[in-house]
Amino acid sequence: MFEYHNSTSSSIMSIRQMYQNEVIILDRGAYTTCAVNLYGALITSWRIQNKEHIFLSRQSKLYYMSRARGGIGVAFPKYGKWEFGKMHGFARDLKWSVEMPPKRMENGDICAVFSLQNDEYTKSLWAYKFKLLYKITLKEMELVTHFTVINTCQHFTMEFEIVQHCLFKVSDVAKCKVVGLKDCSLVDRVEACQKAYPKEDREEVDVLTKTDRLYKDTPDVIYITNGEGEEVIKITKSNLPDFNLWNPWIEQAKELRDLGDDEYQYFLSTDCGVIAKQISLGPNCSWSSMITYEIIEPQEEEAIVGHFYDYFDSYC
Ligand SMILES: O=P(O)(O)OC[C@H]1O[C@H](O)[C@H](O)[C@@H](O)[C@@H]1O
Repeated sequence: MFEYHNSTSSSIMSIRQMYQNEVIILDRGAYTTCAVNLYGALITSWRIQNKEHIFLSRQSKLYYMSRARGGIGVAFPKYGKWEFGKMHGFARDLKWSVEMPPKRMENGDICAVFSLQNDEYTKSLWAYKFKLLYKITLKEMELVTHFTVINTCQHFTMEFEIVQHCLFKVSDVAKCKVVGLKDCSLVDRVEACQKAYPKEDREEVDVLTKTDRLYKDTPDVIYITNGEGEEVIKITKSNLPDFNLWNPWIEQAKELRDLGDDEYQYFLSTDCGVIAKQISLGPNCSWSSMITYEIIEPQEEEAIVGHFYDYFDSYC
């Protein structure tokens, strides 16, 4: 699992050294950073000026084959229950390679590329030959991710699903609203056992109970408002039509061993991907997608004006 080496001072590599070897840090300066754990290429942290935007449960274990509760992760080649393997596929269980270590671009952004290829283990679950490239770019207020899937089989078409699931850190999930899903058809996995509804009729979708909803053919821009006076998260995606919204709420949180009982309040899980209809990729062909997460801070001027009216009202 890990490479141990002998040294004069210590016969084994310390946990700290091991951890450092598995985590790649993109550091843009000004305390704007992104940490990627090579196990699952899981983004465990995204900080802008030292403010964390990604939820990671305090119960998470970040080692080989141990799935973390939180972060921004990859589900491939299957999302959800899988007859051939574990839920959400194998990509989040395996150690990814560093294709390009973090590099500063001319505009100051930091970019790194990770990859995953078929091996004996993946072939035991899924027969195809593939290469998955995952490019992560850290900007001043944005995190941009690109997937490229290459079918390296000479003769066979492969079918797959791919999803980026992201657990945003929020101060209170009950105050969050998701905007942009109105009129999208959906499957509600909580109510009435996967009941399909014709369409979402709300402009603003809230999360006030256990939520597990798959929205199909969603627009490329979706907003999450993170409570009054707090930042807005803007998600811009391309080639990823489906959007899943999940929060386990009180009862399911108690059942999840890798989540503290009270932690459900502090995240909102948004998954962007191709779920409803599988991607069919011919031999030697490639497919790609992109997601940009942008944090929009509340406008300073609005805050000042808001305070002014509070002050004004109290005197009228
Ligand atoms: O527990 P996990 O395998 O990480 O899955 C966590 C959740 O992922 C998605 O959001 C699914 O829609 C949920 O049904 C599932 O419970």
